[in-house]
Amino acid sequence: MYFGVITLFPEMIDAVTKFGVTRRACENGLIKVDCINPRDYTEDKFGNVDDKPYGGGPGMLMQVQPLRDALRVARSQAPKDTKVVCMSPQGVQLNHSLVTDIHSWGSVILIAGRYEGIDERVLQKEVDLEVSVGDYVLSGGELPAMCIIDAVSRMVPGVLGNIQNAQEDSFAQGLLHFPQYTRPEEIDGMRVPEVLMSGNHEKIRNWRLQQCLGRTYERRPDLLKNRVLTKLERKLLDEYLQEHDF
Ligand SMILES: Nc1nonc1C(=O)N[C@@H]1CC[C@H](O)C1
Repeated sequence: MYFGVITLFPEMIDAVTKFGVTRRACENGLIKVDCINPRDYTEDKFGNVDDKPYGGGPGMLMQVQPLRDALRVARSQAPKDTKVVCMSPQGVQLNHSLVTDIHSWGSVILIAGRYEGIDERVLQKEVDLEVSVGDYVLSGGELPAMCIIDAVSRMVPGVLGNIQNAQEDSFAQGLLHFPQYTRPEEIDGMRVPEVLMSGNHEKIRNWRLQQCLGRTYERRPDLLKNRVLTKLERKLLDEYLQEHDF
């Protein structure tokens, strides 16, 4: 999987290329992350890449020319016809389905804006999709871009120790994840649920599924709205709701 990142702060992207499973993925050649800095391509003699918004208003905007030329370089380094995604609060909400789609592309160029955003003409001419990580405003698109790099990389075979992890990730099943415990069995008067130490794999599987269903019902009922429950799932959820006085 290829990621091209257009960013004024390439050193920020070290957070995914120099740590954890994504670092190992880079070292193993499973993913490649290139950073292209618009400041290296500005024609402004003072090195500026931003200017005031027409029509007035607070802050500055990133100008077309440095972004356009940085994108040209990014496209030349990326596989042919690589799609361009701009991180923006005006974008479609990032979710498991969109992460899966981006993974299926095999490559993506991510624009991480700064200041108040970027000139609309870049969006119109160069960008295939605007993507948002949530309904709030950040200081830059780098953290959102790294969310995409991390989430998409986890889907690349070999990046995670056991492919099952990606498939078991919460949203891969369309449900929230079950609660997890590790040693010791008891601490501060809190015990690990007995079922998890029973060695009965079917009971453990059903308990975990029940917890997924119950948690999703309590915290993200929207995820259950279009889900057709199996007979077992319906039974487990009904039990959970009774036990929790719903
Ligand atoms: N929420 C978000 N999801 O993706 N990106 C954002 C976001 O707030 N971006 C900032 C807006 C102006 C600045 O350029 C960067």
